[in-house]
Amino acid sequence: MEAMQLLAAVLAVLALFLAAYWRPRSRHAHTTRPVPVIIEVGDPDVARALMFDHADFFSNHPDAVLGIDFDAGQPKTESITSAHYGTLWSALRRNLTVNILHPSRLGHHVEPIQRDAAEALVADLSTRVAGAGEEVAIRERVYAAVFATMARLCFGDGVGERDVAVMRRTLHDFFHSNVDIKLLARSRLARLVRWRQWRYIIGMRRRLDEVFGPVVEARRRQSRRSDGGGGSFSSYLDSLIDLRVPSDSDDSETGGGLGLGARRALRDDEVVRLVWEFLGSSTQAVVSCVEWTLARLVTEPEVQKKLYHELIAASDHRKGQVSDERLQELPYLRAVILESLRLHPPLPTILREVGPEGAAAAGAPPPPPDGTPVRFLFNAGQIGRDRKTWTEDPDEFRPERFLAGGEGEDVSPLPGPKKIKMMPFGAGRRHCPGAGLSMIHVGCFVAALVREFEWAPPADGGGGVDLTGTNTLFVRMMAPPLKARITPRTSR
Ligand code: HEM
Repeated sequence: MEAMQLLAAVLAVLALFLAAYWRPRSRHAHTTRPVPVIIEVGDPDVARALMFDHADFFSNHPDAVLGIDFDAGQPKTESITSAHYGTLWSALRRNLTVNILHPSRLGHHVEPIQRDAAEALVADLSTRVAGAGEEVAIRERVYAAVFATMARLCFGDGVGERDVAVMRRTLHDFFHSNVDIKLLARSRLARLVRWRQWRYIIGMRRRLDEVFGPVVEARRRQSRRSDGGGGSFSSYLDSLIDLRVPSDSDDSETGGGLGLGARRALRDDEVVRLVWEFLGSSTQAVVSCVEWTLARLVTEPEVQKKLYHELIAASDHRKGQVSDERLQELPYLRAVILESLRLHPPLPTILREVGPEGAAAAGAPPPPPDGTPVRFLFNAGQIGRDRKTWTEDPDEFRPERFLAGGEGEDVSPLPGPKKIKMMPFGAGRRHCPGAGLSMIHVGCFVAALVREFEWAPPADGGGGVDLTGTNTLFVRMMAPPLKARITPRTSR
């Protein structure tokens, strides 16, 4: 009898496993592809040649950006990141860069929003530090401040604080979910063994639709306000609703062509995807960069002092604002951010998927003829520390290298076609369109935090900070989040 019960229990467990396995498998059968061949590139000269000289082949991210088909069983949606180089990608990217990220728009609209967020962050920290040397964890607070800024750009004033908080938490849970996505992408067996993780990640698409869908629907229904909350400011969501993209988006062969054929509006599910791509890509990496930068300032008090003096000397009636032109007037702040990005690129690996022709152009052996994808993995972390390029202690945090006369004097956040010395924002046609905004964002928050507080190592860190990193879904973060002791600066 006991044997029968045991057998029944085993069969029940097996049935549960199979149910979990077969359901996703039948909906996602098309997700199983040959395991890609990965070719790593850590040499900046090779990276330059591939990204620029062979740009026609090196212009696509992998088909499934996460390594799995996130849309499985639902209508296919593209984001800027996932779309193939072609007319749809071009229309989506142009909309973002022209309507939201163009320097003229950033100057007028983003500065006041950023200043409000930075002031709120400083006020929040000030209320928490009663005296000198209080220990604070900074990541979540910076995340809330950056998210608030990007949510305003995304929705105008049309979404309340509570909804913004739900969006922030949902995206946070997604990006920091403890899911081994690479393992799940590898095989069905992995998805069977980790079936809970698999269901979580597939369920996430539904959750994102639930959180962002109603906002998009509501805005579509609403007769759009001409004023999104800041003069002539039009939000990213408004721009997506107005956008018309090529009807036939299967245009990967036509490169960045003109796409002069029939046009259509984006569906709601497409807008939802683009909205959460915007909020995700524009916040996680910025938070990572602010945190790494502060960590380095904690461990390098001389650098912090020098930065503080530059900020104080430049303080005037615009003291809360860091614009593009202002960053040029604050060369040390710019150098500190570049040095942080060189050593700790938030996206340390950048992928390109190429066909057999691309592999041949790169001098790689031909892939097997069964459709095995070939991926080039550009190691931005290694490129930023390349010893041929960075001859002066490449592993040391030394912002001076970016000042006049230094070996990084001519380096800008985005490399041009002649030379790559670092590529924290990628390179070539798919480089990050948010590089300019990111420099301003990081500059604004770091400047406010250093101007208002002195930063010192935590009491239990033995005078140091653990600089180990860890990979989240997309971004590399400090593994133990930064904790530091802060003291309000009273001597100004
Ligand atoms: C410190 C902050 C940031 C870092 C380090 C960063 C880094 C990157 C990198 C490495 C890529 C891939 C580039 C390539 O494949 O060559 C990328 C792509 C992208 N980033 Fe950023 N990013 C940051 C902030 C932002 C911001 C503020 C936005 C604003 C919306 C943004 C939007 C995007 C988009 C849409 C893409 C896809 C571009 C395409 O495929 O054409 N990022 N980013």
